[in-house]
Amino acid sequence: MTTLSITGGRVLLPSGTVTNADVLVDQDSGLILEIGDDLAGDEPLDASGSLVTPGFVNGHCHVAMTLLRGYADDKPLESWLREDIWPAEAELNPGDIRVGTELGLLEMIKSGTTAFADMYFEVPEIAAAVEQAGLRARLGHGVISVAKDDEAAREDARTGLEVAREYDGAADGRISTAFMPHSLTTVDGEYLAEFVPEARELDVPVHYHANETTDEVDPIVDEHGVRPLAYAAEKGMLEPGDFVAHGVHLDESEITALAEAGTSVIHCPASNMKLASGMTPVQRLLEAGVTVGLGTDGAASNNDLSMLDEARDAAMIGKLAADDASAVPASAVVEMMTRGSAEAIGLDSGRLEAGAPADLAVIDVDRPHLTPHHDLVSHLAYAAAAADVRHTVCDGRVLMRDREVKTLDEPSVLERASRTAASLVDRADD
Ligand SMILES: CSC[C@H]1O[C@@H](n2cnc3c(O)ncnc32)[C@H](O)[C@@H]1O
Ligand SMILES: [Zn+2]
Repeated sequence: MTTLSITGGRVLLPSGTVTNADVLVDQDSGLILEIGDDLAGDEPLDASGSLVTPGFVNGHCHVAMTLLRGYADDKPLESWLREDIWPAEAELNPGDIRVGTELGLLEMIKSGTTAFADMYFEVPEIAAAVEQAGLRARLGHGVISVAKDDEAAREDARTGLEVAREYDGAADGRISTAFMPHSLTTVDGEYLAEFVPEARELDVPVHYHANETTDEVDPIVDEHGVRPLAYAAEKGMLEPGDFVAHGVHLDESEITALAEAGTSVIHCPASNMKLASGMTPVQRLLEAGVTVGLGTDGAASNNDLSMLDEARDAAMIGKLAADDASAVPASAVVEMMTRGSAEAIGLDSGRLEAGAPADLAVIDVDRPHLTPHHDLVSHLAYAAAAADVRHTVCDGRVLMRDREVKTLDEPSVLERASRTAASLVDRADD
C-alpha cells in the first residue's frame, strides 16, 4: 500500500466543525484511511497554516465553454444562446472541445474542484481530458431537437444514450454518465417520451436545465397546461437521482414535487444573475428537504469556474431572495458546494472521514483577507478565493502541489486554448 499524508492542517469534518488533524490516504484505493494525530505516510503533503476541505463539486457545467469566456456578455439567456453562443458552437470541432475542456479542468484543479457534472458535445474528447487531468466527472451529451429534422433529432438522442452507455465507469470509475436532454423546451416531448425510458434501462440519471427563465416556463404552461416540473414528471424525468440545473422559477407545487421525487437542484447563482434569469428560492428548497448542489454553469455566463466565487454568490443572493440575512448561511453554502453537489450528481464524495474518497483541497488561510480565524467555514463561503488553493487531491492522487498542476501542462494548455479560441471566433464571426 502506498500512502499520502496531509499533515499539520485544520480539517473540515462532516459535522461542520474544524479540528487540528492529519489525513492519511491509501493511494491504491483512493480512500481516506484515517483522520487523526501524527499520521505519517509515504508521500507527505504540507497543510500547515491551511484548511483541509472536501474537494469542491461543480454540479452543473459546460466545461469546454471556457473557449467562449468573454465572447458574448450582457444579454439575457434566449438572445445570448441564439444570437451568439449557438452560432459559435456550430463551428466547434472535437479538437477544440478537447482544448477547451483542458483549460476548464486546469481552472477547476487550480480552484479546488475535484468533481463536476458536464453537459456538452463530443463527450469522447471530454472523457479523454478528464482521464488525463485526474478529476471525477459525471458526463453527458447535451441532446437538442429544436431546429433539427426528425432524423437528426433521433440521431442526437441516440448519441446521448450511446455516450451514457459507453463511458459509465470509464477512467477507472472516475467517470460516470447521465442522459442529458438540454431542456424541456429544446427537446420535443415526443423524443423525451421515447428516449428517457431507454436511459432508465441504462440505469443512469437524467439531467437537464429546468425553470431557468420565465421565457422557458411560460410556453410549457401555455402549451401543456401544467407547470414545467409536472410536465417533466409526465415524461419520467423527475425520479430519484435525477438533477436539474437552475430551478429559478419554481412554484410551491414544484418544490414539493422535487422533495417527494428525490430529484435535486443545482443552483447556479452567477449565471442566473449575469443573464438576469432570476433568483432561485434556495432557502425554500432546503426547508422543503430538496438536495441542493452548486454549479458554475459554463464560463461564458459566469465568467469563471471557481466554486469559491459561486459560494459567495449563493450566500449573498440566497439572503436577497429570502429577504432574510439569516437565510442560506455559510454552513449551508459549504454543504452545497461539497456534499450537496456530490449527492445531487450521485457521487460518494464531498466529506472527509475514514472510508470516504480522498477528494480534497488544501486552502492557505494565512493570508491577509483570511485573517483572523474566527470561523474558517465563514471564510470558505465569504472570503476565500481560487488563488488561495495550495493543493488539490482527487482519488488519493495529488493533482496540484503548491499551485503546480501535475497532470496538465499549464503553459501549453493556455497557449493552445488562446489560439483555438481566436480561430473559433474568427470562423463564427465570418
Ligand atoms: C447541448 S450541450 C449544452 C448547451 O447548453 C448551452 N448553455 C450554456 N449555458 C446555458 C444556460 O444557462 N441555459 C441553457 N443552456 C445553456 C450551451 O451553450 C450548449 O449549447
Ligand atoms: Zn447550463
